[in-house]
Amino acid sequence: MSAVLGAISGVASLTLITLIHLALTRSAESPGDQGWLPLAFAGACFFVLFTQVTSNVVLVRLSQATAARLRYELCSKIIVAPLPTLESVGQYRLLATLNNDVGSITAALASFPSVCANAMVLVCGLIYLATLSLPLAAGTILMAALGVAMFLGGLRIADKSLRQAREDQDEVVKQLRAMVHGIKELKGNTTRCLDFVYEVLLPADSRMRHSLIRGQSIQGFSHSWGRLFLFIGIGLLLFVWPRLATVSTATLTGYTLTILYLTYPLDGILGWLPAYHSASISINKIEALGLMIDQPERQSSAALPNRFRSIHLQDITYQHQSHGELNFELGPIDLQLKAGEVTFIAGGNGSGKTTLAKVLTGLYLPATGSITWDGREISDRNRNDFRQLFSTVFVEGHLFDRLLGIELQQDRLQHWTKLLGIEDKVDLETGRLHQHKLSRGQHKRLALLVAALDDRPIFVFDEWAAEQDPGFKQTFYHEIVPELKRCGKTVLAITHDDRFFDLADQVVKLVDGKLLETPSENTPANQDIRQLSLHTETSRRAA
Ligand SMILES: Nc1ncnc2c1ncn2[C@@H]1O[C@H](COP(=O)(O)OP(=O)(O)OP(=O)(O)O)[C@@H](O)[C@H]1O
Repeated sequence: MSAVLGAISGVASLTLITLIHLALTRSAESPGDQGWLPLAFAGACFFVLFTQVTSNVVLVRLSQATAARLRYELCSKIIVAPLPTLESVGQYRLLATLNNDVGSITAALASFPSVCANAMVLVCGLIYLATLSLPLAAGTILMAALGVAMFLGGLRIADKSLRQAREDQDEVVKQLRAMVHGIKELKGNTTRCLDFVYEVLLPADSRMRHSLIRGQSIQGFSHSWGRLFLFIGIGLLLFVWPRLATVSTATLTGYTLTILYLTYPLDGILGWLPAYHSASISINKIEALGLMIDQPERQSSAALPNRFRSIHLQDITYQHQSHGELNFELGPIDLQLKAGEVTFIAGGNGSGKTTLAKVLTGLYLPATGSITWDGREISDRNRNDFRQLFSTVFVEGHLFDRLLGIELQQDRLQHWTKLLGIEDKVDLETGRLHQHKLSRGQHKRLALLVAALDDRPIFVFDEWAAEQDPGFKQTFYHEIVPELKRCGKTVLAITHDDRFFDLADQVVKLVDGKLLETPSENTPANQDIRQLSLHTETSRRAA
């Protein structure tokens, strides 16, 4: 509709020019007698305005709807894609595509009506030329076609550089994100900051700049070269045609002026082609990303599982790959979680605790082995349902600024904000979380509040207490964990706080991805760990 309206507005513009021409002729022949021309002129003006405005409004709606749909489709794919796939694609690529690629498609669409109007003016102008002289019109079309072909050839040559520039842009976005996230580290160390700017950021930016300069220079050159063909046509018309045939000065002038006039719409169309070209690069990029992350997982049924008896991990292994190479292997792991029990996972840095928690919560798919939930094996069919069993607080967890998917219960909200000492960080009426200027410890307390209000059967805490002050550590281990246990919740906590190990029903230790021991409640190994931690706690207090 927008294209048709744009084309109609092109015809209406030509009508305006014809009316102006008529008015000038008539005023020369019979001054003061314009007849119906003023009325027709006003009507044509209104028609041009109407078609242009309508065409633009239709197109703005279309381009914005297209951008919104692209963003929505990408977001949906991202949400249902497996976590390891998203981790390997990288946040910076996702953001570059969501921001820049969708933007360049919208920009190309936005100037489409003027392209249609220009195309219509061009067609009408060529028809008019044909009425003056058919062979000349054919010659003009030939020259214009040659010009456009030159331009398209140039675009093809520029294509490689422009695609490379788009790839380089991913790296620039990655480094800009690194700069924003690492601003504290850069401010505090001038050498590091200079190194980052001159060795990392500027080289990445300069690679993108050079690819862009190369691509856009070729585009600019081919644009000018393509345009030149029209002037070559005019030159032939002025200097060669009069030698070959007798031609009146009036026809020659009319012809030349029309061709000159047509260079503007032709320019408009040629000028739009680079935008179209970069939109097509963006479409490829979106498709490539879509393909990379297009492994949708089955989504959950609406009902949340509110109970479970046990979860059993049997011979579970998981592998972290990096650039096709094995980075880390977890397992084989055998572990059982029982309803209402508290399990602590201990182990050195990089021993695989978080990886195990992600496998256990269904975020990572095990490479081998099986997870059973009350006797049912977890598969693609029920994995998303299984995930709904967990309230999690991971180390790198994100806090949304409001309570999402949680029905606000004032008494529970007040109870937990008081227990966590964050009454001033939550709007008790709306449940909005005040995230400004939160300390790391407060950030984690808010995350725990969200998990507690989520109220799933199993709570997973990844080194939650690590950033809490000693007093609040005690609150966590002696009040929060026992309260959750009293409410029948299962708690799985990754922790280095061995002095609290005696509070757990089960302590498992990971070393290089392997379970050192998987003791049940009363096994000697578990008692040893408890005695060890009791001893540590007694010595600490005595000291
Ligand atoms: N997304 C990933 N891609 C590749 N390797 C990873 C990824 N995540 C973790 N690893 C690697 O897996 C190993 C285990 O990491 P994990 O985070 O599970 O350890 P952790 O025991 O929780 O450590 P910490 O106590 O330091 O938090 C590490 O060597 C880490 O480099």
